[in-house]
Amino acid sequence: MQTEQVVNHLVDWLKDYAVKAGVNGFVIGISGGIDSAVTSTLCAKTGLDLLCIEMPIHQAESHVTRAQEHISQLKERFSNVKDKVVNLTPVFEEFKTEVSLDGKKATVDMALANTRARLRMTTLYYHAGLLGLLVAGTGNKVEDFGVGFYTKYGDGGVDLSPIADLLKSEVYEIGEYLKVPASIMNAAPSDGLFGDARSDEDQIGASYPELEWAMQMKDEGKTRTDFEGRNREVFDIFMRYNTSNKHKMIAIPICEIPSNLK
Ligand SMILES: NC(=O)c1ccc[n+]([C@@H]2O[C@H](COP(=O)([O-])OP(=O)(O)OC[C@H]3O[C@@H](n4cnc5c(N)ncnc54)[C@H](O)[C@@H]3O)[C@@H](O)[C@H]2O)c1
Ligand SMILES: Nc1ncnc2c1ncn2[C@@H]1O[C@H](COP(=O)(O)O)[C@@H](O)[C@H]1O
Ligand SMILES: O=P(O)(O)OP(=O)(O)O
Repeated sequence: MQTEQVVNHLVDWLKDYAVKAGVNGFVIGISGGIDSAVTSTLCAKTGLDLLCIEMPIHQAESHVTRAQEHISQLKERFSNVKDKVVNLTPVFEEFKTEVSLDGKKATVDMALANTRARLRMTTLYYHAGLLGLLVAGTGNKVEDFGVGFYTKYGDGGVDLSPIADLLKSEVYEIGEYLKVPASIMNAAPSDGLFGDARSDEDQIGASYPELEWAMQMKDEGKTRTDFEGRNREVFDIFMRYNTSNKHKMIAIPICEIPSNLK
């Protein structure tokens, strides 16, 4: 990858879009992970306003520390960066008192995990509306178009998606170039939605390099019978997620009314 040129292209694309949209800049959630670190640095490099928001919900200490470290160094490097902490833990706890928590524990936990992501989306759009900003998305190509590993209308609910055409390994390459803190470069990717230390790999059963490989194999028209052992296992995992989350990758279905009925 021609990293410097790709970075310039991304920054120009962000700036051009925001200027044409007539907004002041961007708002983004900072988690302490690589995707939000890279995306926020790209937004900062546009010179437009950038509001970085930390939104803890029973957050692991290590995530909070990394997010703070990232925001501090970004503010030192770019005068257009501001930050805010919105503690969503009490909001989340209050929400839980108003809805039914009956059901299989794993199902309830998953619905609540996705609720965390949607509370963050609501917070980002509040600030976007208040300050004339666009919500910058942090999904990469493997998450968004490979396994669909994001919350629909949660972290998937954004205005523009600068790194969605980049594989996770390419996001790391850009992170290195943009001088993202080592603590973030070395952290295991995690959605941090369950209040424990589980990583994306723990949840999915395959690592991002493995998923990237499977995505490339699918694009080359390969099928499971082309592989055996761990490769077949990974390919099956990828295809399972890709198929069941297809609804997140395409436009929502609309029921068309036949013209003879109108
Ligand atoms: N970047 C990350 O690492 C990240 C961020 C957030 C969430 N996650 C993970 O992503 C996963 C999200 O869970 P999820 O996908 O079950 O929840 P989701 O809410 O994103 O998607 C499920 C919802 O989609 C709708 N739906 C399901 N099938 C559909 C279909 N065929 N057509 C139209 N709509 C349909 C339903 O409303 C369903 O509740 C979790 O495992 C979570 O941990 C990862
Ligand atoms: N604790 C958080 N504070 C702010 N923004 C967050 C937080 N956790 C997640 N986010 C945002 O959501 C996306 C996706 O998160 P994953 O950690 O990959 O699930 C992340 O890039 C942040 O923008
Ligand atoms: O979206 P982020 O920034 O939380 O990155 P990761 O998913 O790699 O933790």
